[in-house]
Amino acid sequence: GACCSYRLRDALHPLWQSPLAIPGGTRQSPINIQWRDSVYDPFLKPLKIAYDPTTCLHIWNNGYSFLVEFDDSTDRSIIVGGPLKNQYRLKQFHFHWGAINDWGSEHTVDCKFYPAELHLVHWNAVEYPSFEEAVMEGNGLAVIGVFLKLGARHKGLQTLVDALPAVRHKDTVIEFDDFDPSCLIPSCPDYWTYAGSLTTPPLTESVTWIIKKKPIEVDEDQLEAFRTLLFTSDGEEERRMVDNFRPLQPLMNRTVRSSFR
Ligand SMILES: Cc1ccnc(S(N)(=O)=O)n1
Ligand SMILES: [Zn+2]
Repeated sequence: GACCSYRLRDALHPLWQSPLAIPGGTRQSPINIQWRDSVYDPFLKPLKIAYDPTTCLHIWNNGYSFLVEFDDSTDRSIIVGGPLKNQYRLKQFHFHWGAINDWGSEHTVDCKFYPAELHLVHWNAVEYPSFEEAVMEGNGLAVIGVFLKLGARHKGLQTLVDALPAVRHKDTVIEFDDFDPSCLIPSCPDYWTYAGSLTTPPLTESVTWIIKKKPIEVDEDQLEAFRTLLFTSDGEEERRMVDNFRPLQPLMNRTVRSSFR
């Protein structure tokens, strides 16, 4: 494969006790995005993002990552356009990161890892009655991926970082409101898009991935704050929450499209 072994690593990977191969897994994520193999699609529209900060509910540590969840009972925080035929509702966002800055992202670009990757998870509330049902459908979910690179301090991210000590252990939660996650999305409109899957269980092949070409910059202290979280619950032997990314999966019969030349 382009830059690493595939399923064997996945099956043996401590974090994803997934079956050796996902039954009929033909569109698994993450993947390496080989820039020169991506195909410019002039029919791709700009992605429209309209989030209402008052839909923000809480932050919690679910034992895989920390996630910020939103009230998705109405269409107040949505995305539309891009490769999408419908509008999709924001459900939550979370991150994946490494123990050190040399790796941590789930997707790679020309086999380059970033130190972390943000996922904003949305579901197709036009066609499906709930997130749980949308998770099972090929066009059920749309996830925006944003790469994080080491650089200047990110003011919007700092609000999140300041709340992390309160969710250090698995299954801890704190109220978190009035946060607009669009401050975490680069203003550059360029993205890649491909048909893929969730990268943590249930690994269902229901995701239209929209990967932003431009990373956001965060500083060392902010990345280190992610690494102070724990996979373990209070009272258990501490295991630092790091390297919570899935190994790369084979592209198989897929084309990655770009919204830019
Ligand atoms: C909501 C959810 C579940 C599992 N995996 C993901 S991910 N990492 O593909 O965004 N999201
Ligand atoms: Zn994710």
